[in-house]
Amino acid sequence: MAAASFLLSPRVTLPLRRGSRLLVSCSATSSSSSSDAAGGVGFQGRVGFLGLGIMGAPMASNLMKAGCDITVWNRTKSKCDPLLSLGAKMAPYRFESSPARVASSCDVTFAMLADPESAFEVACGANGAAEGMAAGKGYVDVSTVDDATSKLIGKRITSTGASFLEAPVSGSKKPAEDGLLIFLTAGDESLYKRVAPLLDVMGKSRFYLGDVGNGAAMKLVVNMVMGSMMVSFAEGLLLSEKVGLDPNTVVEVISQGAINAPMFSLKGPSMVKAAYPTAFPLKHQQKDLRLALALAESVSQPIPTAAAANELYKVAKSLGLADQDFSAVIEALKAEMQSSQH
Ligand SMILES: NC(=O)C1=CN([C@@H]2O[C@H](COP(=O)(O)OP(=O)(O)OC[C@H]3O[C@@H](n4cnc5c(N)ncnc54)[C@H](OP(=O)(O)O)[C@@H]3O)[C@@H](O)[C@H]2O)C=CC1
Ligand SMILES: O=CCCC(=O)O
Repeated sequence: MAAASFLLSPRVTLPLRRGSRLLVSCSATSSSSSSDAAGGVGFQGRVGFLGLGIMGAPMASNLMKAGCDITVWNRTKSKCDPLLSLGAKMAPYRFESSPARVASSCDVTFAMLADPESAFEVACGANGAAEGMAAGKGYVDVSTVDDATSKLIGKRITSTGASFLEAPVSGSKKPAEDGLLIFLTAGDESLYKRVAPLLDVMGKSRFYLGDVGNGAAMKLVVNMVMGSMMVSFAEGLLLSEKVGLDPNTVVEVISQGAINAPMFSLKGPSMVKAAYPTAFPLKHQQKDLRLALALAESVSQPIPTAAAANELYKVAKSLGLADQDFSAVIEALKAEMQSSQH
């Protein structure tokens, strides 16, 4: 893993305000931005979108609203309906749709799938996107997967002559709806530049991190920190209650100090009420911790806090909380508290 290269040469755009971006740091790559390109959002061609879950649906919808020509596919067909009513297409009209058919009818295809298994299946399986790829086309995988899976997908896609970019995102349901995601890209740099106008519709900033695998690794590091932070926060809320403090006041105190994080202010009040409306499913947070642990193992790096947090998310899954928001991990702590009292 070429850690030094991505530490030294991030290519980052930060928002001045929506639709206006400042290039703060350039690598040796071109500094052209979306506004240089002609037409609409600055991308000409047909865009495919595979995977219309919590994240994929608003991302594709923002591309539609920006005037892009979008063709969608989702395993559960009914999830295409809201996009179709906005004017998206299913490809091709006479046949059963598939990732391969979307890819063959589009210039660039995005994929936002649940996990490494589904990302691989949709890209490389039977009727997968790779079957519809060819020279001149691009595949952008925005799912959160491990670096090995991303490299396998990249290898299969590029074997067709097409280009590959991994581009997992930081930011959850609301940033996806608001077009404020952070893209962690790596892979083919020309494809990165080509799709930059599309990334700018869906996001507020983008990092180009070099070789395939670096984007996946960056995403796993960030989500490893986030998963542990959430467990620590949950412990604090429960401990405060146990010693007679108001956990709402804990949320307020934290929000004013150095450990303030939007996540705490956003999720804290509902956690106190034991409500976990799903933005980031708990099963995906546990998947990311599992993948981060494997990443750490591959370089013999101890991550004991993340390992302990992972155990708690596993308990939460076994309690039936997999599809709740990941903040529901607090329920696993409550369950452990109860069982230790008996
Ligand atoms: N939610 C969040 O806050 C964030 C999520 N992520 C990451 O983005 C990715 C998507 O997350 P999110 O949208 O929340 O997840 P969802 O669970 O809402 O959506 C998952 C998508 O993957 C599809 N899928 C799952 N298994 C298969 C399969 N075997 N074959 C084909 N398609 C499959 C689902 O199809 P179907 O509808 O048929 O089930 C659905 O379109 C994950 O990797 C997640 O870790 C990244 C940043 C934030
Ligand atoms: O992968 C999910 C990330 C959620 C977030 O960044 O808020």
